[in-house]
Amino acid sequence: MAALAHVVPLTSVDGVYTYRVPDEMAAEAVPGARVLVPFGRRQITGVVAERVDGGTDGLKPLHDVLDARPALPPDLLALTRWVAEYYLCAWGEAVKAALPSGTEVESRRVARALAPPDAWDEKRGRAILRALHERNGTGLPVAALAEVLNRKTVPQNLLRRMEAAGVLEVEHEVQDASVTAKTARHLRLGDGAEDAEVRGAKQRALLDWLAEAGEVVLQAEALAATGASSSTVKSLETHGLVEAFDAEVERRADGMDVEAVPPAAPLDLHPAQTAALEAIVGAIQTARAETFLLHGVTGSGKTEVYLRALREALDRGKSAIVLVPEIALTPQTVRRFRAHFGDRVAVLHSRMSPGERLDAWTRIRDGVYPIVIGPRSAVFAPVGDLGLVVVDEEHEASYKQFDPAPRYHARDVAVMRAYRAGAVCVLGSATPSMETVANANAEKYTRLEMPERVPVRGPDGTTRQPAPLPPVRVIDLTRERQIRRLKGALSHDLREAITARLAKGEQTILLQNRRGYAPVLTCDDCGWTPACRDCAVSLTVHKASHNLRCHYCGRAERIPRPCPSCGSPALALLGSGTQRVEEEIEEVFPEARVLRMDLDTTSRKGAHRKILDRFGRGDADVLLGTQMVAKGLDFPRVTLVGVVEADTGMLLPDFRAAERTFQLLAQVAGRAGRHDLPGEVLLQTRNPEHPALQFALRHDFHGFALGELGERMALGYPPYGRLVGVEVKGPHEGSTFALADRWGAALRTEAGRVAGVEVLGPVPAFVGRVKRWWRVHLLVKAPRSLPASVLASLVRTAEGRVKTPSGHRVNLDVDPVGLY
Ligand SMILES: Nc1ncnc2c1ncn2[C@@H]1O[C@H](COP(=O)(O)OP(=O)(O)OP(=O)(O)O)[C@@H](O)[C@H]1O
Ligand SMILES: [Zn+2]
Repeated sequence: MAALAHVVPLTSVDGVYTYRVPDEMAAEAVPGARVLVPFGRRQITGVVAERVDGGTDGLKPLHDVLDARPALPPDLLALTRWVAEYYLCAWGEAVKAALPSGTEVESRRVARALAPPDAWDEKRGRAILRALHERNGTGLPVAALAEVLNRKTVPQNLLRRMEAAGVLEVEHEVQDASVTAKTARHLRLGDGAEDAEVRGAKQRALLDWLAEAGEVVLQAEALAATGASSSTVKSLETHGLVEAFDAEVERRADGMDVEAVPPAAPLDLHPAQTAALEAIVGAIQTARAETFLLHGVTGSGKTEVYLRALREALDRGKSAIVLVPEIALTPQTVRRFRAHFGDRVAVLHSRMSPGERLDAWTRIRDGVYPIVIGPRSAVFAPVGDLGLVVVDEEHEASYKQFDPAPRYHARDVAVMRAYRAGAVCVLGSATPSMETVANANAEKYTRLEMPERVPVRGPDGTTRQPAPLPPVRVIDLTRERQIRRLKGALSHDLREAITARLAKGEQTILLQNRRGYAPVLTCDDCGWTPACRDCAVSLTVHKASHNLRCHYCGRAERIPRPCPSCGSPALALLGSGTQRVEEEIEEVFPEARVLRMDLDTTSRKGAHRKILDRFGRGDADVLLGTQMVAKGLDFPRVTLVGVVEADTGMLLPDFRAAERTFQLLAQVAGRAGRHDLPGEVLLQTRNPEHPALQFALRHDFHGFALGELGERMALGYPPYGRLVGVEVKGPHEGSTFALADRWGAALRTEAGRVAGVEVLGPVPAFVGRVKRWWRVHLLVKAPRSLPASVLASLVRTAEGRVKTPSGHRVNLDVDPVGLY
């Protein structure tokens, strides 16, 4: 009998593999520790799942233990296993999601010369030896040798012969990403003369972006934001327009954006807050794993309740996790938590470098920060002795991960994590998801309601009364166009309302949930419209960067003129994106100071914060943007909210379209009149009768939910049904559909054995081609009463019967959210 370890490899290969534990590693190779193991011809990172005793016959030894203290505490290791089983992915994929990116150790084969170049009498071998000599000491990764020889593949045979002859050696070398991630390519504007040399739309986009950034930026970030490639950088570099250089990645001491925030004292709670807090505290005190739905209208003071509950948990020596949608990680939110808990709060966000993330993660694990606030992935933060998990804006779709697997829903993982830890979970929202409402209706979750806004000073200045929810007016755009001959995007009434705010020095938030200048460019004569070469969507006109862009893959192209199809000069722009609305506001209100907030103005680190800071200081009159402006903002001087087009998204073929529309409208409406100044909301729409809009207009969540839940029940959709999405992707239309058909057949065979399970599809995805991948969908639908595990094993069985041809991919998505 010897010591053995069951190891979860950190790959998409499912399963647990057993290795021998050498004596010198016995003390450290405990469950949760990262280890280096031989895996096929590679050496990869894994995590020890379990230690057992047994025979060592044919077992390979662990190569190394990478942690003196286990990377994953036992509770998280167990949680990842649940995630893998529920979300139908490999355990290793779930473990990877729980570890900070960059903790993975890769090994690669590196070659070193042992003899001079002329020791080999054939051309290719000599070239290899020469290249190795240039890099002596460090050696050269074998993969890079292909490039040396200008070939597609590495000549493995030649290498073996050279190794056998003793002129070179090839060794496995371990690379720790957490160490190597420290330097990276940076860019800044060069001082070459502009414009003349700039040809492509991508070059221009990159230059514009760098000009706006006005500082040194990570190349990767700049390329991701503009769709430019490293060859774009190279050609700009030759013209002296851009400088590229390697530099150390800025890494703050504690991985966080520390800013001194003056401490705040707790407020006197109003009665509804007190009642909610007492229920939550009661559960924390008795360490009762209870899940609460904190349903409070916008501005009802939910955050104040979270703060007090967190304090209770901390006072009992417990730690806590607060999940917020990425978009809500605004300086405002973070400051409120910092004001109460100072440097006991760790803030995680997606813009952290791998090094920063690793630092923060290590310190959280070491117990430095008892409170962690962050987006989706923070649900896996390695805090010990968990007492409370808060999920703010629990209805947000961004809690669901799309790619890569695990396609988990952070809210549901949060509920599960809290439950397993005996901790309290609070799901807060003004517009809870139908899933959560159904769970509250079924009394699985305890419902806490705060139906009124926080009291403010009344007109006499002394008595306090709840600030009313703002009155909402609907403007029928179809009528406006007919009767008032409306040309632009802003109706007469909306213009008047903005004028009134400008006169009073009050602020306006405008929502237009579509970025770019115009969504459609079309030829008036032949009807031609530009489409992406790689995706089945049309290209959006971007005026700021003078190009057409694909919002799916980022491809940028020059705006054609004349029409490439018929030569007519009559190219028209249809519809408005944020850029076009901005232009209209600037035309109509030349004196107004406008800030635009969308993906294009916030792609830089810190940009989002800067915009909101300026608006908060009163340096702007109008904040215009996509859904980013709809959520979580609390500015006392905002008295007008205008929705330019309430219809975007309303009519999408998705069973959640109405729910999403209602949520967006109710949330954005909730930004107006939150304090002493009364607010007003104007919704412009072409579908004034749509129920989502009608209920939002009356601030009637319960009315909306009642109708919506009725429909879901009738159709067997969530929350009354279970769904598993199967996305089949491939390089050719025919082969992709053929694979989807085989999946359909396998799923139907399995579904035939279980009552109530239905298989829908295959059908082309809503966007049938993205980045050259054809996409076909199937949907497995089952009644809620069927246990999730039964549905999971049904899909797994079908999966085992269909072979995925090379170059194709199949993604399983449990509880899918939205169209993709
Ligand atoms: N008890 C209280 N006394 C005075 N002011 C309060 C109290 N509770 C909250 N506030 C203030 O009222 C405003 C709204 O509260 P908060 O932002 O917590 O609401 P919310 O429910 O989280 O809002 P939303 O869901 O719209 O984002 C904030 O400015 C907050 O500081
Ligand atoms: Zn595209």
